[in-house]
Amino acid sequence: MIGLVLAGGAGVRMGGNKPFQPHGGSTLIDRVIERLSPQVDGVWINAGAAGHPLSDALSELGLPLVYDDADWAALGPLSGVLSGLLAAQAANAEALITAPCDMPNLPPDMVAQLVAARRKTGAEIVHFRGERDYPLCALWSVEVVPALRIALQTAKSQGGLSVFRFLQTQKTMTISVTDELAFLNVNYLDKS
Ligand SMILES: Nc1nc2c(ncn2[C@@H]2O[C@H](COP(=O)(O)OP(=O)(O)OP(=O)(O)O)[C@@H](O)[C@H]2O)c(=O)[nH]1
Repeated sequence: MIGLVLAGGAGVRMGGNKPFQPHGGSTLIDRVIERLSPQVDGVWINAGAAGHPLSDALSELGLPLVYDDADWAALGPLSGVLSGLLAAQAANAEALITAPCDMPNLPPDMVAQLVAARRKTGAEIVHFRGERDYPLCALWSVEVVPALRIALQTAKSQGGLSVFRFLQTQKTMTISVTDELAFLNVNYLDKS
């Protein structure tokens, strides 16, 4: 199974440099990669569309980069999910794990839980839910590619596609979160 770290957003609330914000003696994205790596066969990074301001810095991580096609770029996190799914499909994978670049404390058994839930229920999308929803800590079957393509195409005129809106149209299942802190995300600069 491949894990895709979603790092293709603008990161406006963090001044555009979200993945490389210092965190726990490291950076946010390094922490996410550290958490995800032992759980998957390989980690890929979604760097948004070619020419994203951070693409050079992201390429220095030494992991395969997945770029968004101009046709579905900058429509929100699902732009990156579609790019990852197409790359996974090209690699003959049946599914893809995603994690956002701003969740440095992901659970060590996140992927195991997602895979077990998919095996048990056959859901095309599995994600976590606790006090909040964590739709990007998820497993996506490549079967959702056609629907996601159409949804992104349709959302172009609206400037973006809401993850929640898309999930409402799909066969999803949620896993209950017991440790909410593991899904803490960092969106603002630490000014302390
Ligand atoms: N490829 C791609 N990824 C995105 C896009 N928007 C957000 N993401 C990624 O999706 C995840 C959640 O993003 P958000 O926190 O909603 O947005 P952000 O760009 O990181 O931050 P803000 O600009 O401050 O909202 C992050 O890992 C982002 O890198 C997009 O338009 N394209």
